[in-house]
Amino acid sequence: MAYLELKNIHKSYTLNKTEKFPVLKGIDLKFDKGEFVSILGESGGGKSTLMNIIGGLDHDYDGDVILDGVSTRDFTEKQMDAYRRETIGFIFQSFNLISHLTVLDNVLVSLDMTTLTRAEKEQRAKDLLEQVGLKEHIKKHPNQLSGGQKQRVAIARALASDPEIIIADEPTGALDSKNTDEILEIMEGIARSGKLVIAVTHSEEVAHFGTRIVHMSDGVIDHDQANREKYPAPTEKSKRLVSKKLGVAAAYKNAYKHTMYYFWRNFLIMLGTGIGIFAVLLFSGLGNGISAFINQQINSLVNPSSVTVMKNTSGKQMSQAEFTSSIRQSSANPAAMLIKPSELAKLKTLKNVSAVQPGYQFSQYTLTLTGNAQPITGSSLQTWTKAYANGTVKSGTKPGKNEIVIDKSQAQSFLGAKKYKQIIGKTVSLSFTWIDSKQQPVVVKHDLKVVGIADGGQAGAITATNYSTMKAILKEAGATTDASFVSVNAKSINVTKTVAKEVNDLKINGKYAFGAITVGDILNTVSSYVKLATNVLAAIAGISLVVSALMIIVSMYMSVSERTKEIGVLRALGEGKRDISRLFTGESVLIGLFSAVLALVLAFGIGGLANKALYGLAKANMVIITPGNVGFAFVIAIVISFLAALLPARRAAKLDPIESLASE
Ligand SMILES: Nc1ncnc2c1ncn2[C@@H]1O[C@H](COP(=O)(O)OP(=O)(O)OP(=O)(O)O)[C@@H](O)[C@H]1O
Repeated sequence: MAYLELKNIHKSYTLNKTEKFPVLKGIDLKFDKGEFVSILGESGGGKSTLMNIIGGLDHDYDGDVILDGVSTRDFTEKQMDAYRRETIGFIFQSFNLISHLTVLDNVLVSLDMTTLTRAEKEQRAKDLLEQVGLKEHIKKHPNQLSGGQKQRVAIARALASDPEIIIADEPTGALDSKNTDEILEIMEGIARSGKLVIAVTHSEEVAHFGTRIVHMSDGVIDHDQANREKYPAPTEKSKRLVSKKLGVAAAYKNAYKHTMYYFWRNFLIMLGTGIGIFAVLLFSGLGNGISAFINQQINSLVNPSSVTVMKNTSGKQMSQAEFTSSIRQSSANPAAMLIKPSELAKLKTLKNVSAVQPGYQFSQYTLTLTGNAQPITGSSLQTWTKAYANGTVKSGTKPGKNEIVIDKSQAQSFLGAKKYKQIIGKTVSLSFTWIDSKQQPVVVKHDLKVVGIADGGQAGAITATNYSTMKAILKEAGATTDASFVSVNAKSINVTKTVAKEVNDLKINGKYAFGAITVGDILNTVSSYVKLATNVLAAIAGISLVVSALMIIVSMYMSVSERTKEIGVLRALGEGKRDISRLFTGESVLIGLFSAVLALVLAFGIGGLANKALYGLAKANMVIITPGNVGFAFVIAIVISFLAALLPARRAAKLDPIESLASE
């Protein structure tokens, strides 16, 4: 039984979709191990077509190729990959080395598809390169070699996976006579070692070097003659290498090598993508920074364990948002917001409450400094409660009987930016309009001594008297003395939320009587606005990521075109479609990862500089990049780069190996 048998092979190319152009018209050939067969024939006679069929690159033919008694006719695509990987070694006229890989790595590409260990692969590659006389050149790239040297690398690569058949398509076509002789001798050595060598040639001289000459004409074999005895096939089965599919790690490693070889070209894409991710990171970091700053500001003004209680004017259970909006609308009807002493008493019965302090709040008032013609108006006059954090009063003391604390901004309006502290000890006249028990308007007016200056900053001016003073003033003016809000203190910060819930759930005469506002609620509202604003900015910055994705798509498509030949070579060596696809997705994901690193370096660098520059203004870091942001940068980079590579990678995987090899 012959080792390799071609049975009645017919092959036609289809032109213009309908017209058939027959090239092989019934080829029957038998080959044995130890033969060095030269195939001769006129140009265009179908020699390369036949070699592609034997080599497993072309499966679209009639007839059968039988290997060691096994028909390959019904092999699946994966079986054909394995056939090329295990059985066939290719040598091409134009060498087809992979230019971005070193000589050693070119040979290792084939060995990556074997079960050898890393060290064994390297050793085998070095041994093969030594056999073909290239020991000194293993670190060079193909463009640093002569033609003869290139063909030796190609031979070492073809032998690497220890295939039984070596197919050479005009292996000496591009070489001078000296190199031709040397390469032919190497090939003869391969046949002598018991392998089957089939070489296409135009040269009679080359043809006579082999053990047998087959001549093709007009799609059939018209001559088949032995030159000399074939070499004996090895009697005992030599230990063969075990081949396997290219692993994911090996595919990504190859992608890494290509990325690094063309690093500076890829760097531009990395920079573009990196800047996009950086912009998103910066805005997110800014959002974090501003939220943290506002948190800190509000917490320094408001006691976190205090709950502000106001009247629930609807009597129904309300969500926090509904309640907040009902308060906003309450200025139209202040009487509805008043809390009677009997209602106040109910709040005192709640379980986790340590203190209940009624308070007043007026939305319009005027302050006049004695001897100063210009009065000022304010929008929030309150009574002092435990809700104010310690340290709210920046200069002076908290308000006592007939005393008032005013805001720094107001003091500055009266006395100017420099001398504003001199307001302490001076008397101001406070006046506003309130209602009496019959809901008729009443003008309330009283002189008070300024004892402290508070600083509400961005959160709004703080102006406050104490509760009993305000109650007395109201009484004196004939206005109602019912509280307009109540400050309830939780027994500890941990139960603040529970207290708020108890307040919200409290029913008087079957109606929900109160609504609670905690610092947490205020912070949530403010933070949600800040988050919204920064997320919108981050999303706008995110648009640039779409541009980055397009950039990656374009560059990957270009890369596929540039590497078409390499794709053909890899397929000939036995790589499958998926391995080819990974070459491109792997490279793109690497670009993405580098971009994320670049973005983080930029974000921490520029964010750090911005923090330094702005620290003087706010005494807080304005850009805070969290571990979550860092994770986000990597995830988004990987997702974008992977998705962007899908189409180009698909196209690369679908390329026809024969056409790819034929590409220039
Ligand atoms: N993909 C293709 N589509 C259509 N025709 C093709 C295709 N590939 C090859 N042919 C034609 O098939 C014929 C045989 O081509 P092939 O390359 O096998 O010849 P060859 O004997 O190797 O030629 P040469 O010695 O010049 O390399 C040629 O006429 C060629 O034009």
